[in-house]
Amino acid sequence: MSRISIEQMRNLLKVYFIMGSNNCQQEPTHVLELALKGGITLFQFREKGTSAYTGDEKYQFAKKLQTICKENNVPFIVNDDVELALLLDADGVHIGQDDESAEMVRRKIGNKILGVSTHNLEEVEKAIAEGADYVGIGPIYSTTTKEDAKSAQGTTLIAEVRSKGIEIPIVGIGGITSENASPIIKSGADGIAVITDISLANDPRENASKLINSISI
Ligand SMILES: Cc1ncc(COP(=O)(O)OP(=O)(O)O)c(N)n1
Ligand SMILES: Cc1nc(C(=O)O)sc1CCOP(=O)(O)O
Ligand SMILES: [Mg+2]
Repeated sequence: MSRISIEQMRNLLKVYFIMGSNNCQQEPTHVLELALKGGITLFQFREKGTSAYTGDEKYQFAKKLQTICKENNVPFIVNDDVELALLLDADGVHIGQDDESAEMVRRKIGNKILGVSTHNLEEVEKAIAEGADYVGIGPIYSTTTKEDAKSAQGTTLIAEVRSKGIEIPIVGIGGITSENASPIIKSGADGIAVITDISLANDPRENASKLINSISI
């Protein structure tokens, strides 16, 4: 298996759903199934926070969600936990600036997808040099979902990266809904990453589908 191409990566990032057990009120497997029916293009398993599963329970939970993604041909990315990603033979890993270095993770995961969270141009350039397949830029809008999130930065960094001619696939994240998604794509991102707009929706399928429509500009 070779590294994912830039074009394939751009397509996967369109509507990137991120979820762990703490993000749902309904049964997480049901939420994921509905989100997939609504058309999400990529899924990230992000199991953290109070009462998050650990150890074998985390593995079994991840495995269930991975199986559902496989049945729907949507790649399964693991947040932070490189060892879990390797154990599951997941499709990729997402790491942030406080996690293991991108360079080290790239060495460990070979050609699997590698996503890196970035907050300024230097971090974007470093992530590219160390082998990122895409970067996450956020929070675009304010969010309460991530406890240690920085303040909202809007779309300025996305536009700055594109104005330098940098072609790395970009996904915007933080406080995104179908009502506020379109400026993110207009500024040069390839997609949007969301947690609560799908995970806590009355109808996750409908919200996923609205998100898809909102970026078809
Ligand atoms: C697509 C995407 N972008 C950003 C993040 C945040 O990663 P990080 O800063 O490492 O924070 P945690 O998610 O680990 O709390 C992400 N997970 N996905
Ligand atoms: C996981 C995460 N990372 C962020 C970043 O800025 O890097 S913001 C965020 C939370 C996104 O959740 P919601 O869609 O519910 O706002
Ligand atoms: Mg992280």
